[in-house]
Amino acid sequence: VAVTAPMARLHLPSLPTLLCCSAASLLLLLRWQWRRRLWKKVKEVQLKHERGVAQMEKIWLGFRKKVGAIISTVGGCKGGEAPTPPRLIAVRAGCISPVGFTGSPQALQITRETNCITEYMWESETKFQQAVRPEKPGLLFGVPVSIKDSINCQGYDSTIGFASNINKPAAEDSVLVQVLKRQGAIPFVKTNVPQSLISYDCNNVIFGQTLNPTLYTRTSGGSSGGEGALIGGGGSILGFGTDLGGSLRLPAAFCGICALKPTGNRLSKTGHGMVAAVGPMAKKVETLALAMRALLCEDMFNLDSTVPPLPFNEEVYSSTKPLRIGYYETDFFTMPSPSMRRAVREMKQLLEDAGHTVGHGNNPLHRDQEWRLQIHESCHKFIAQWKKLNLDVMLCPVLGPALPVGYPGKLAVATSYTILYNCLDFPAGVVPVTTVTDEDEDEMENYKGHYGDHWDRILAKGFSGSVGLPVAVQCVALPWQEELCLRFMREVEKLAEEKNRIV
Ligand SMILES: CCCCCC/C=C\CCCCCCCC(=O)NCCO
Repeated sequence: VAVTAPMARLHLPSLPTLLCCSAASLLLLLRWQWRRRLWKKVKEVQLKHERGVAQMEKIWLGFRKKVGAIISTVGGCKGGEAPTPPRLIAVRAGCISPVGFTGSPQALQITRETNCITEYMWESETKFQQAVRPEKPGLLFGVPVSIKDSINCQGYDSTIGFASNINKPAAEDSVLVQVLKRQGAIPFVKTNVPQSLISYDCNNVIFGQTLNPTLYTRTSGGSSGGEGALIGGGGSILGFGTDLGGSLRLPAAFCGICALKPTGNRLSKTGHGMVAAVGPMAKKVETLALAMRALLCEDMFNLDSTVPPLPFNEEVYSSTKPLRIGYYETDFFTMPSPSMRRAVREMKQLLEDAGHTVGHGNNPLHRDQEWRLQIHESCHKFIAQWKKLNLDVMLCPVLGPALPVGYPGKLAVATSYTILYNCLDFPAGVVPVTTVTDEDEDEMENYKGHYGDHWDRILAKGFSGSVGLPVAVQCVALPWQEELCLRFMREVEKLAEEKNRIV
C-alpha cells in the first residue's frame, strides 16, 4: 500500500495536452533543423568569402612583383581629357589590375582586417586582362569598381545581411551596374552592409562587423559601410552605395572619404533593395564627378525611363563663379561635436577668404526649431526660403567623428543632419576637411547635447577619445543640381587640402 499510494495520485496527461506537447516538440525540431540548415549556408558563404579574399591576395602579390613601382610613376592628365586622379589615369592606361588597384602595401591588409568585402568577383581579373581598348573607350574603361551588397550584380547574392538570402543570386544586373559595365568599368567586389540596411553601423550574421580603417574600435558607418572601409583603406578607387537616411554620407564621413547622394531619381534605383538614392563614393571629388559624368548617359536614360534625361552639365561643374553659400553649425536636434562645429566654422572662413559669399550664421533656415517644422510640413516652403536667401548651396555639419562599434544602434536620432536631405530629396555630399584635435577633445568635457538626455549622454561618450579621426562637412544643393553640389564639394576639398598642407 505504501508503494502504490503515490502512484495512484499520479495523473496521466490528457489527450489534448499530449497532442499540444507533441506539436510543440515537432515545431521546435523543425525550427532547429531550419536554423541548422541556415547556419550551414552561412558557414559555406564564409568559406567562399575567405577563398575570395585569399585569391585577391594572390593576384595582388603577383601584380606587385610584376609591376613594381609603376603606379607611383603614373600621374598627370592626358590632353583634352577631364582632369582625373592619378590612380584612375593608371587604371585607364592599363597599368593596374582590379585587385592591384593600389600603390600602398597596406591596402590589402586593411581590406582584410576591416572585414569590408562580402564577395570577390572571380571573373573580374580575366575581364581586366582580356579587355581590349575599343576605338571609343567608355569613360570608365578598365576601372575596377566596388559595389554594395544590396545592389544587384548578375550571378551574385544581394544578401542585405539576411542568411535567408544566401544562394539566391540576382538574375540580372541593376541598371546602375549595366551602365557601369557599358562605360567599361569592371565590378570586382561586393561590400558589407548592416542587416536590413536600416542602420548606420555595418554588422550582420553572415559576414560580421566591418571596422573603420582609421581606428578599428570604431564603426565604418553604414549602411554602405563596406564601401567606406574599402575605399578609405585604399582598396578601391570608386564604389557605389545607397542612401535612405545617410547611408552614403555617414560611412564616407566616418572613413575620411567623399560621397554624393544625388536627388532620388537622378540615377536609376532599379535593382537595389531599400533605397532613396544611389551614389558614388571615392577619395576624391573628381572621381565622383567622373562617375556621374559616365552614368548620366543615353544608356541610363534608355534602360530606366523614370530617370530624367539630364546629361552631366559640364558648364555648371567647371564654373569658377563665386558662390552664394548658406551655412549652419547645428540643427538644434543633435548638438554637433566640437570637431563637427569647427569643421563647418573653419570652412566657412576659408570659403569667404576665397571670395565666396557665405550667408550669416543666424539665417532663418537654422535660427530656431521652426525651420525643421517647415521642412516636415513642406519641402516647397524650404526651397522658397532658400531662394529668398538667394543661396546657391548650403554648408552644414555631418555626424562625426566615427562612433564606436555598436553605437549607431543606440543613436538612430543622430542621423538628423543627413536624413533631412533625404526628406527634402536634395543632392548632398560629404568631404573630409579636418581631423579631431586635442582641443576638440578637451571641449568634449562640456558637451551636454541640446537636451542633456539619455541619447545626448551616449553621444558624448561615443564622440570621446577620437583625436586624429577624420571629420567632414556636408555640401548641399537644390534638387537636380548635382553638378553644382559637386562643384561646391570640389572647392571645399581644394581649400581643405591647401589648409591641411600648411598646418
Ligand atoms: C529630426 C531627425 C530625427 C531622426 C530620426 C531618425 C529615425 C530613424 C533613423 C534610422 C537610421 C537610418 C540609418 C540610415 C540607413 C540608410 O540610409 N539605409 C538605406 C540604404 O539604402
